[in-house]
Amino acid sequence: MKLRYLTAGESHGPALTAIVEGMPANLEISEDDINGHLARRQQGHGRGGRMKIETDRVRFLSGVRWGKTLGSPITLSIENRDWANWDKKMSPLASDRVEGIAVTHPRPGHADLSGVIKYRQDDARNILERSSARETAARVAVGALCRKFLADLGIEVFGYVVELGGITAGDDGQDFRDRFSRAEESPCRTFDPVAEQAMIKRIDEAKAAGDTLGGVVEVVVLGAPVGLGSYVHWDRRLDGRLAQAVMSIQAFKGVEIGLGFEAARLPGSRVHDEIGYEKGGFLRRSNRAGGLEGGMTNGEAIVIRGAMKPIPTLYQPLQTVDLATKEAFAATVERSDVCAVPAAAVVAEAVVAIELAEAVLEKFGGDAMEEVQENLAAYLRHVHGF
Ligand SMILES: Cc1cc2nc3c(=O)[nH]c(=O)nc-3n(C[C@H](O)[C@H](O)[C@H](O)COP(=O)(O)O)c2cc1C
Ligand SMILES: C=C(O[C@@H]1CC(C(=O)O)=C[C@@H](OP(=O)(O)O)[C@H]1O)C(=O)O
Repeated sequence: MKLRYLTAGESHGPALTAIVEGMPANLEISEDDINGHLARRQQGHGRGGRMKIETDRVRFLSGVRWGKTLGSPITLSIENRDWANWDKKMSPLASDRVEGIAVTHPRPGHADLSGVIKYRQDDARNILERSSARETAARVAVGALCRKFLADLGIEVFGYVVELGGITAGDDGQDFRDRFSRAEESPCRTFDPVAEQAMIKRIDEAKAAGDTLGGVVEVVVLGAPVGLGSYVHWDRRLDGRLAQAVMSIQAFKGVEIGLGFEAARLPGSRVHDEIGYEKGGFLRRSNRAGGLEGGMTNGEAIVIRGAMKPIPTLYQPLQTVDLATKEAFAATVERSDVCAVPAAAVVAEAVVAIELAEAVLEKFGGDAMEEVQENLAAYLRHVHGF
């Protein structure tokens, strides 16, 4: 069974759409299961004016009946409320064309310049509408569906902010669930209240200076069984697939699993996780590998981090060049976030959940949830007796 999905939609078009194919029948799901995560993605200190306009809500257009999936493609739709202000400017009709609104001063750090050259456009709006991270609302909707699928199999996924604008959350020694429940209450989606205050201040300072900030998010998966993914071929390695998923989030420039780059600086004796056997099961004395060895889950918590660069649109714009005249100009200022790292933690959860759901279906796939659950239970009996 292959789980696959597509998203479509421009930032100021009428709606975002996602089609998910390969989700088994009989998964209990409601629009509210998804709306909660859409709301989480809209939050966070440092978000711009757009989030005051939108109240993201999903509609199922196919694949769900009376609270359960049918096994057929699931279509998820999220309306763009802002479209009401853009209907002519984003109209598909040639006769609606509005003159004098082209975006011609490409923003350093965004897709604008490479996009206009590649797609032969003279208006960077034709690039920025789709390159916008508005698209992440659709991925969070798909991710919420996958999270529900995983939760029904005893697998949990959550994320939080570990660094923002150079301020690091202190290692509190708390367990992951504890961190998560604190982060859920935090405007910076971090578990460390001291760091949170400093982060808020730094975002406010950046805003006042017309500048922007990035940061680092961490996603944790609990309950994943040993043996998802495989070492037998490069594109089946789950570490690589998770890294690609996280790196594909707009503005993400680095991914680490477990110790990540730190592992390169330490001797093997301080990197690898010793193996033990207790109460009829294998276990690890530490989890520096972040739950992945040989491209497979090893039964420990999966821990993956992603680094987000600062938002490209600056209210004190950087220098650029006009697309037509080639004269020097300040870059276009689109209404923009100052910092979206807390929102990006929710997006990172979603893309990890999607990848995990895919790996689970590859190993335990069935046409109905009951079949997947039976396959997983049989495998877990094998694991526990090994
Ligand atoms: C949740 C989220 C919100 C974002 N908001 C903005 C924004 O308001 N303004 C902006 O210029 N970039 C924003 N970005 C980043 C750009 O979409 C991204 O930098 C751009 O698409 C170029 O891709 P790249 O940075 O991966 O090269 C946001 C990214 C995320 C994940
Ligand atoms: C709309 C969202 O984020 C947007 C991401 C984004 C970008 O360039 O990535 C630019 C801004 O869009 P707008 O031009 O409408 O203000 C953000 O608000 C969202 O997260 O839902």
